[in-house]
Amino acid sequence: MAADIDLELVQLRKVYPGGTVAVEGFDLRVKRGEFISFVGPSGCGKTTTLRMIAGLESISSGDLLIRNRNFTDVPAEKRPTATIFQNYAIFPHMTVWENVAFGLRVRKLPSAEIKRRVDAIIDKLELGSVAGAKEGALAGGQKQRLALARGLVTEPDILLLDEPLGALDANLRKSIQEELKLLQRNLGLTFVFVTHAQSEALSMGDRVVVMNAGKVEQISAPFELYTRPQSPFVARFIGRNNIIDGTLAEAAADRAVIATRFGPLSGLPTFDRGKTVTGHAAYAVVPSEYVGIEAVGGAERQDMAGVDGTCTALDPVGQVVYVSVRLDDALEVRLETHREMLSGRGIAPGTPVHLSWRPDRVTIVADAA
Ligand SMILES: Nc1ncnc2c1ncn2[C@@H]1O[C@H](COP(=O)(O)OP(=O)(O)OP(=O)(O)O)[C@@H](O)[C@H]1O
Repeated sequence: MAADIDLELVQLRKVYPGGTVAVEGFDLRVKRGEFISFVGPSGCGKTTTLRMIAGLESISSGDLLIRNRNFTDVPAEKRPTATIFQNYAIFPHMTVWENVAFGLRVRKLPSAEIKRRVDAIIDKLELGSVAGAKEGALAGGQKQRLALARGLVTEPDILLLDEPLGALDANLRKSIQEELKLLQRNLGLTFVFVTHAQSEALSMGDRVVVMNAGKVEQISAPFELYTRPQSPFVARFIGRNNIIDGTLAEAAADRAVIATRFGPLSGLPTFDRGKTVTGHAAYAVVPSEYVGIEAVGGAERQDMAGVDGTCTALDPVGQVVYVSVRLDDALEVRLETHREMLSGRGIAPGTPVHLSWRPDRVTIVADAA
């Protein structure tokens, strides 16, 4: 294991006593100072994985290494991790200062050391003005910072955060996201952050782990994840993609072609070409943002790919207009355009339209063989 790897999961697996396989085959290496997000639908195993890292849930098989040491069977209190929960678990009868000091008192640190560390972290998280206040007097953002202070004061190698912003309203959530990311950068501390909100996972994470039904679907940097999904699940779960099904006709390293009922479509393949063979089901993933629209009959550009359909709805939201287009009985797609791109083009519900896109914006994905 390289010296700069803080956390390594090797074939991590969790089977609950009732027989539910919550997590399996989870491999991950997290670099020191990296912000890694886990995202996926409810029940996909994010929280179970986080709890296994924290030591709050036993590991059925596989290995957990932190800074090169195997912690698979080490109890929670002996792990160099701290966990922040969604409900913050703040003690309501204690002051902010006492809440922060609590974890150090439990560890029986000398009182001078406790004072030094608590004062420093309270200062760093700008909680000085409420140090003597109790939970009831704190605003949402202050509670969030208190929860962080309690975790950070123990000087963990890794901070684990389980939906820590879930209880906040949308505006506060946005500003705390920024604050949290900044704090993480300044501290250079490894964060593992669980969320079910894809936008949050993408905006916060240096890399994002997408989970589905206990398994890892993809681990990528946010832009890569957004533009180059590696599976049909990720293409549906992340971003705003249109997915056209077909069968694989051709696959080279940088270009694959699928046969669809709308004709051949090409794009960059992200599937394993060793496993997915010609004739296998495959999908063209076309991001809504990259689709252009015009009334049928205009000059079609040779360098663009495209399909014909019928406009079914225009849904303006400020300057952006979401356009729905029916391609056939089984498929309606959506695209995003700007109000001025549509004006004077005679596009309305019921009009035949031509949709076009650059082939290199398309990704070709396939189900695992
Ligand atoms: N203590 C438990 N005993 C038995 N099964 C459990 C237990 N906790 C979770 N599970 C099951 O394990 C699977 C994964 O659950 P987990 O809570 O890790 O998912 P999650 O992705 O964090 O979901 P959510 O976003 O809803 O918290 C689910 O099928 C869940 O029902």
